[in-house]
Amino acid sequence: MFAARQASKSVFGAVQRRTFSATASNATKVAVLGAAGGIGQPLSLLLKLNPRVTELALYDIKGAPGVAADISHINTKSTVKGYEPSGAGIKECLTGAEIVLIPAGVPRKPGMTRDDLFNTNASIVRDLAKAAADACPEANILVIANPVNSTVPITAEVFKSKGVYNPKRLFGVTTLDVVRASRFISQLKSTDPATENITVVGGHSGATIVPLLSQAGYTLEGAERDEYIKRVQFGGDEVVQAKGGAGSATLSMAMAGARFAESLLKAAQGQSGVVEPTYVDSPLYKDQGVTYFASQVELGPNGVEKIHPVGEMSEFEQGLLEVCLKDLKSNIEKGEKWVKENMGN
Ligand SMILES: NC(=O)C1=CN([C@@H]2O[C@H](COP(=O)(O)OP(=O)(O)OC[C@H]3O[C@@H](n4cnc5c(N)ncnc54)[C@H](O)[C@@H]3O)[C@@H](O)[C@H]2O)C=CC1
Ligand SMILES: O=C([O-])CC(=O)C(=O)O
Repeated sequence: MFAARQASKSVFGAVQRRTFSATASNATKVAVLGAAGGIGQPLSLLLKLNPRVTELALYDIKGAPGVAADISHINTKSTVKGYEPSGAGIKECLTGAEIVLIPAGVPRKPGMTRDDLFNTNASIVRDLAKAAADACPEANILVIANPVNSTVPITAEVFKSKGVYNPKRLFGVTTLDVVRASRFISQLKSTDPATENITVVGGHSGATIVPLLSQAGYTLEGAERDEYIKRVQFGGDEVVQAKGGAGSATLSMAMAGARFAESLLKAAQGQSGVVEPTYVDSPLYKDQGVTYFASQVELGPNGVEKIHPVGEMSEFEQGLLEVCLKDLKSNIEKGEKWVKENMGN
């Protein structure tokens, strides 16, 4: 009863607009890599509260068994196990996983761009992608580690090198941009944030984040418009500065990651019409050399079901998109070039 009620209500409120009749009876293993970190811990907590998850596998280079022991006392049915590099390690953590979330990697400090994380996080994501390609090649891979614009192409190249790449199963998590865009417009318009769902397209850094307010029927002008766009594009910086060197968004990101995982699970368990914005291998701007792009994506049992076109845009939004595509292309090429030269063994 508890599970059925939770499943139809959704932890994330109005985001889930359709009713859902399936129960959480399917066995579903979800793995979190980087589970002891700022995002990893609250994300694991939210997944433990999700009745669709039956097995939670938590991996980190340090601290995951402690996080797992703590979370495992929560009185929901799923089992929880923590893994470290020694012992059973990452292979056992990943084997049988249907969803793998990757928040492993260093966060920004004030003054840094997401691209400044590239040198450290590229190799972390590459190595975790290799482990996933070996242990659970058919899992849905959800990349959170920044710079997402580049770490997703890196993951794709690793899967391709092992002959197991399925573009329908690889997602850059850009949900936080939509969460922010929706919250910030609700503050300006005094609306209920739970009823806002602003489409955000492009990628996940600065000018590559393109909110399409016009599609929600909103028109902002002048300074108000510029401030709104800047706040959505640089919402991450707002948190980085407020945390003063102690990291970047963790709690709101955990919510966004859990929302995306929940949407994938709902779609996998048979619900139709589940649409989330996400950064995927996309045909939309391939003719301009932009091979990955975030737009509204319908999810299904096989992962990506349908990539929706970007749709109508104002002239101003069209201008934002042009800047986005230029940056995105170079972020993608950087990731692909690096991983081809640094594939390792
Ligand atoms: N996609 C998005 O919207 C967002 C992405 N991020 C990104 O998420 C990443 C993580 O952020 P936080 O959790 O705040 O950082 P954190 O430093 O608090 O946690 C990262 C965790 O990853 C672990 N780790 C490092 N290397 C590992 C490896 N090889 N295998 C397994 N675990 C490993 C660390 O031990 C640590 O526990 C950062 O790159 C950050 O920029 C942050 C917010 C939003
Ligand atoms: O800003 C950062 O570095 C973390 C992030 O991606 C976000 O909060 O959107």
